[in-house]
Amino acid sequence: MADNAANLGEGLRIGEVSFTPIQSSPYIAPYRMKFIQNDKKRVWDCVKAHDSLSILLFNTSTKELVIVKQFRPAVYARKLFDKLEKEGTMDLSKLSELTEIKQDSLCNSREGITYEVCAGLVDKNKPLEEIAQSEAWEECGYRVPLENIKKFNSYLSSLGLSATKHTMFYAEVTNEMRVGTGGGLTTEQEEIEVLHLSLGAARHLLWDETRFKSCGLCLAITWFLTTQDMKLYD
Ligand SMILES: O=c1ccn([C@@H]2O[C@H](COP(=O)(O)OP(=O)(O)O[C@H]3O[C@H](CO)[C@@H](O)[C@H](O)[C@H]3O)[C@@H](O)[C@H]2O)c(=O)[nH]1
Ligand SMILES: [Mg+2]
Repeated sequence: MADNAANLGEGLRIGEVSFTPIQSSPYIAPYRMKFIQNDKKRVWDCVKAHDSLSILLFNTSTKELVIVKQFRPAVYARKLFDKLEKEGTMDLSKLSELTEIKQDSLCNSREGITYEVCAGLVDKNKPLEEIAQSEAWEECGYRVPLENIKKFNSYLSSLGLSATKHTMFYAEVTNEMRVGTGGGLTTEQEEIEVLHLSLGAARHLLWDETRFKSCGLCLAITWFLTTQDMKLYD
């Protein structure tokens, strides 16, 4: 891979971290479901969240998979919580009291960096293929014709928490279709790095525990290597 574990997060500065309870959010709504299961009363705490989709791009000009790397607050926060719990400076019930965390108690920003398939929320009333097409442009800089975009799987994720539906798309692209830099929407403060992975690097990334990756990325790479790779080289 072009990047290496040692320079992960270089140039990324995370500071002034604080936590507050959520009053209302355009992204999630926590709720409690009460029900009777086989005559027993049960209660389960859940989160209503948007469905999502991802689009795995394969550049046939360079024979590389195109994926994204970005800072994920929840990934960083879980590392920070682990650290504060170990230091005895926090217990989970007091999360909303963590209004300010000293800069020297913070984790290295690399602890929040993830590798993922180009992905987005389904928060617009548009065909999924069109949302996938927009994400490929905004995040990776590829103008992908709609007819290249093929659905290959879907699943429910975070089953114990939200059961949001994730739909997976695949598209073959060429160098000529890369007419932008990607990087995400500045209006949404996205800062996304585009990575072009050789198939060897993709195979290696699957089992590299020094990098945080989504399950969706592992599934998409595995799908590609077991179903598409052979077709392309036959
Ligand atoms: O609390 C939030 C949540 C979202 N955003 C904004 O909303 C954008 C959402 O970006 P989008 O690319 O549409 O979604 P992703 O964050 O990439 O999430 C996708 O990728 C994740 C990892 O695969 C999946 O978990 C998600 O379900 C899937 O939608 C973010 O960049 C932010 O700009 C915020 O500012 N605050
Ligand atoms: Mg995204």
